[in-house]
Formats: sequence, structure tokens, C-alpha cells
Amino acid sequence: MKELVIVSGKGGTGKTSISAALACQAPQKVMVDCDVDAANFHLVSGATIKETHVFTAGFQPHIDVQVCTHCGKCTDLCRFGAITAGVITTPLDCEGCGVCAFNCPEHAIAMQEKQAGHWFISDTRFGCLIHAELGLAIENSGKLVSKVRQEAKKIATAGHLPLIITDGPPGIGCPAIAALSGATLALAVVEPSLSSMHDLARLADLVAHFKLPLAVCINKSTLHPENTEQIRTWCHSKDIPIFGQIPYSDTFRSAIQAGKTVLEVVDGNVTEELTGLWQNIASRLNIPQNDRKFDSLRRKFNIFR
Ligand SMILES: Nc1ncnc2c1ncn2[C@@H]1O[C@H](COP(=O)(O)OP(=O)(O)OP(=O)(O)O)[C@@H](O)[C@H]1O
Ligand code: SF4
Ligand code: SF4
Repeated sequence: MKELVIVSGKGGTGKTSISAALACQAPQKVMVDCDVDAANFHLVSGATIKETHVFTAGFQPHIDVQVCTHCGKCTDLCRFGAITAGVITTPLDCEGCGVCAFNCPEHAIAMQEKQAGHWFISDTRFGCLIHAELGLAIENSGKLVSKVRQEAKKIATAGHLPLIITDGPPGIGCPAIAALSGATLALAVVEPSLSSMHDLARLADLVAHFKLPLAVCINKSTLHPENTEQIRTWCHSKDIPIFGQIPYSDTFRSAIQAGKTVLEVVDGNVTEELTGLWQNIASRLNIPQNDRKFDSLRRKFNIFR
């Protein structure tokens, strides 16, 4: 089983739009949205949730009010000011360290697993999607990313599906690391802006650390042709292949507004580039390129020359 992870050093470069366009073309795959802080893949793929699961991470104190004598020892010991004489006054400040429970003379406090979000299995127009929603002010996004990837692998294995397409989180922090480790190929979606170019270099270092092959897709390339050329030169100097170069097109915006992938909205230039991108990926991963469902969409919208 191969896993393609679509990443970007910075947010908003077009990762989700491109992931969805690839999902639209790839046959026999499971999709994962690892951008658990701001998931939106389900919106462009028309997801219907089939299963909802609770995600737990970390611990929180549960106080037995019948047993607590309000002695105040927990207040003195809590370094985060989250508890006052047996009452959790500011739950967001609680780090779940367990010091209050360990030291309560009455054993009034029990540490319980904390509900930190949900993860879902959904049906979409392009197959099965695993996605998630992290709770507000929860910091365990890396753990949730690992969880959704693990579930996608189970589904792909059970269904003998050869590919997982992962819409990764932006950045190079913990969630990106959790999305990349053990994958087969990373595709960096870069736009020709200074910050995106700068973040590509950092992302390349991270991917190299995991000894993963990296390919680049330059998105919105026509917005700044000189910077696009600079990215091409840089990739060439680092031996990083450029699998696609997608021009700026208003079709992307209208596609998102319509809850569709850009391939389902007609734009000859863009669709041709996106098809080329998928062909390069499929050939690098050595997997079949064709999908009967996409072929019928292609005929319906006459989107290729
Ligand atoms: N080639 C393009 N031409 C014009 N607009 C584009 C192009 N690609 C993406 N966009 C637009 O850029 C915005 C960000 O795209 P998208 O949500 O796919 O990026 P993202 O990297 O997944 O963002 P985030 O990191 O916030 O999840 C959207 O409004 C989308 O319509
Ligand atoms: S230390 Fe225990 S008994 Fe004392 S106030 Fe806190 S919870 Fe109540
Ligand atoms: S678990 Fe730790 S942070 Fe939370 S209230 Fe108890 S002592 Fe404070």
C-alpha cells in the first residue's frame, strides 16, 4: 500500500484543492484529511458521515464533592491556577498533570481521560474519507493525525486498496511530522510567494529527515512568474522533481463555493495540468492511473482536449 501525503510549509497554498483533484482522478484509494485543526476536505468531496468516534487524549481531574473537605491543598499545589479548593475554576488552564489527585489527602480527585475531539468515517463522491475535528483549545493534534492515518490504513488493508491520499496539515510542526512519518511520497504544494518559498526549504529538510522522496507542485504559478522560476531553479539545484505547475484560475474559487473539486468545473488549462500532475504521481508510485468514474466525469464535462 502506498501513501501520498500532500503538504505545504504554509497554509492556503492550495493543498486541499489539489488533494481533492487528485482524489477525483485516482482509482481505488482511501482519503484522509490530516488537517485536523481546520478540516475542509469533506466540504469539497460531498462527505456523508457514516461513523463518528470520540477521540480522547490526556487527562482531566474529576472531583468527588461528597469527599472533598475544601482543605485547599490542591489550590496550593496546582502550578497552573486551574483549581480552587476542590473546584476546577479555569478548565482551559488545567494541564492534566495529576498533581492535585496525587496529593489530595481525602483521595477526592480521580484523573479521567479527556474527550479531545471526534474522528469520522465518511462516504464521498470519490470513496471513503477519514477525517477529524479537534476540540477547542486542545493541543494533541499530532496524536489525532496519527489516529486518522492508522484508521485509513486499516480500511485500505481490509478493502485491498493500493493507495491512501492524505491532505496534510500546513507547517512543519507536530501534526506535519505525524502526517509524514512512514509515508511513501510527499508532495509539497508551493505558491510563488516569498513565505511559501522560504517554508518549502524548511519542509524539504523535514521530509529529508524522514528519508521520504519529495516532489513539488507549484500552484498559482502565474501570480508571480519570477518567483515561480526561482522555485524551479531551487528544486533543480536540490534534485527535487516538479510534478506539476498549476496556473492561477478563478475556477478554484468557484469550485470551492460549489462544494466541488476543480476538475468537476470546466477549465481546460487547469484540468490538463492537474491530469499531468496525477500521471506523474501515479507513475512515481507505480499504481494505475485510470478511474472509470473520473473517465465518465471527463466525458460528461468534456474537460480534456
Ligand atoms: N490555482 C489556483 N488559482 C486560484 N485560486 C486557488 C488556486 N489554488 C487554490 N486556490 C484558492 O486558494 C485558497 C486556498 O486553497 P485551499 O483551501 O485548497 O488551500 P490549503 O493549502 O488547503 O489551505 P489551508 O492550509 O488553509 O487548509 C482557496 O480559496 C482556493 O480556492
Ligand atoms: S486537596 Fe482534595 S480535599 Fe482538599 S480541597 Fe482539594 S480536592 Fe478537596
Ligand atoms: S491536574 Fe494539574 S493542572 Fe489540572 S488542576 Fe490538577 S494540579 Fe492543576
